[in-house]
Amino acid sequence: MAFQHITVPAEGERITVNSDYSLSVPARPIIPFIEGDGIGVDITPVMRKVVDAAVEKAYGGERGIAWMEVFAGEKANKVYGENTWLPAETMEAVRDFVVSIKGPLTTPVGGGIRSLNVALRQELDLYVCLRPVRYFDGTPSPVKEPEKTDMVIFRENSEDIYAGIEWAAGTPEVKQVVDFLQKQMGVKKIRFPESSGIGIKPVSREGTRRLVRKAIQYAIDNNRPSMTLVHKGNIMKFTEGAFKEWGYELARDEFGAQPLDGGPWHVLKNPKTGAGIVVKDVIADAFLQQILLRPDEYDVIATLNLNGDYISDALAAQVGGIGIAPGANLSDSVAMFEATHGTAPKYAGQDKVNPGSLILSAEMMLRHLGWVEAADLIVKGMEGAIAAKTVTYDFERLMDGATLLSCSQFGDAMIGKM
Ligand SMILES: NC(=O)C1=CN([C@@H]2O[C@H](COP(=O)(O)OP(=O)(O)OC[C@H]3O[C@@H](n4cnc5c(N)ncnc54)[C@H](OP(=O)(O)O)[C@@H]3O)[C@@H](O)[C@H]2O)C=CC1
Ligand SMILES: O=C(O)CCC(=O)C(=O)O
Ligand SMILES: [Mg+2]
Repeated sequence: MAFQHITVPAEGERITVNSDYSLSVPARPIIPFIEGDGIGVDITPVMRKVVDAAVEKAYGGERGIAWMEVFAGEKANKVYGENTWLPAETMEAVRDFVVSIKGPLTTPVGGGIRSLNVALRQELDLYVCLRPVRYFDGTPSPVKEPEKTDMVIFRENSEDIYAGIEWAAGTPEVKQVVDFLQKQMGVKKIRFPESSGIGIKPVSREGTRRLVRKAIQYAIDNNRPSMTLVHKGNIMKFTEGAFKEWGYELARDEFGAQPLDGGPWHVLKNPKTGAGIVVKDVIADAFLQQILLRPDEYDVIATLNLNGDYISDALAAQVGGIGIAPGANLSDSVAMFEATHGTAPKYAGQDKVNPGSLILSAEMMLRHLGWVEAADLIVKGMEGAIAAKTVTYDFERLMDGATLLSCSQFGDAMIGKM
């Protein structure tokens, strides 16, 4: 494969996908990485160093990652020339090499380019945004019992208001849309039709079913007691409300769920353990107060794209903040790992921020490859560094008697605790 600016490491090999979607992982898999904008320059090298150390310690040179830099965002503009934000060969590489990891990418508010993060997810059809939220002992938290927060978010990653179907106020296009809605669809409720922007929220049965299927399967595989559909279906009946109905329908159709006490909640039997898994739903605003008051009642969460975005940061805050909030974007075959947080531009290039989110995203990636020993070492390193109170600014400012470390020093502290 001839790339213009991507150098394929000679010593590495490609990961391949088998017909049952399992992976064949060579001893030196080539992993594409996007450095990321803003703090990407700080956290990405630290992530690579910690991962390399964990792999070396676990497998003593028998395995190793062949990192391959691919470009997106501001760095792509530097490498490929102005106004190249997501080069075609970057898309090709992350698709063909199957498993990749990325730093955060900037999206301007209002005008300017649309989100490159969303574009990557949509174009690769990475329809699951998987964001586990767990507590590490000793992490400063604003809640009294942070250890009770242990949830895994399945955020729909390909539809909803995130599809980017919108028209700006005052344009001929929005006038056409408003005219269509008023004249052909009989819509009378646009309060200020002359000065409205309009956005469209597609939510499908197919998209809902494939997400909820993954969430229930995760609950089965990980012996979790419940799966909750979080929605705003009382207001947005045919999108969020339909998501709830289609979610229950999928649980019945494919997992044999039965209504519990006449419904709407259901229960299904975990085929691996025989235990019951409750399938329930909650309206999103109520959910946001209950996760603070009774977090232990929630476990696996399936929700639409925008709700999932808000819930990710809110839940991350309960267990210490988005400095240690990892994630993965998944299709049935391709996987791209990334932190929950963004580019935190005010800290860019200062070697200051917490690299924990990206490192824990890499921990998920190692587990995805089946390299559990190396993944376990990363968790051990994180637990050890936090327990020793050797932490970055975000934790240090909330911890008594902590030692303030830079981003790179925190990576070294983790390696020291493996
Ligand atoms: N997937 C992606 O690539 C994402 C990209 N973005 C993009 O990032 C840009 C900035 O977004 P913004 O809304 O400011 O959100 P950010 O997540 O970038 O930052 C918000 C705040 O979170 C804290 N924070 C973020 N990362 C870390 C870290 N690694 N360690 C410690 N604290 C951290 C900081 O808090 P404090 O000020 O308290 O220190 C920071 O000011 C936007 O262009 C946005 O579109 C946003 C989210 C995801
Ligand atoms: O794409 C962006 O800039 C923001 C995305 C985001 O906030 C998220 O995925 O959590
Ligand atoms: Mg977000």
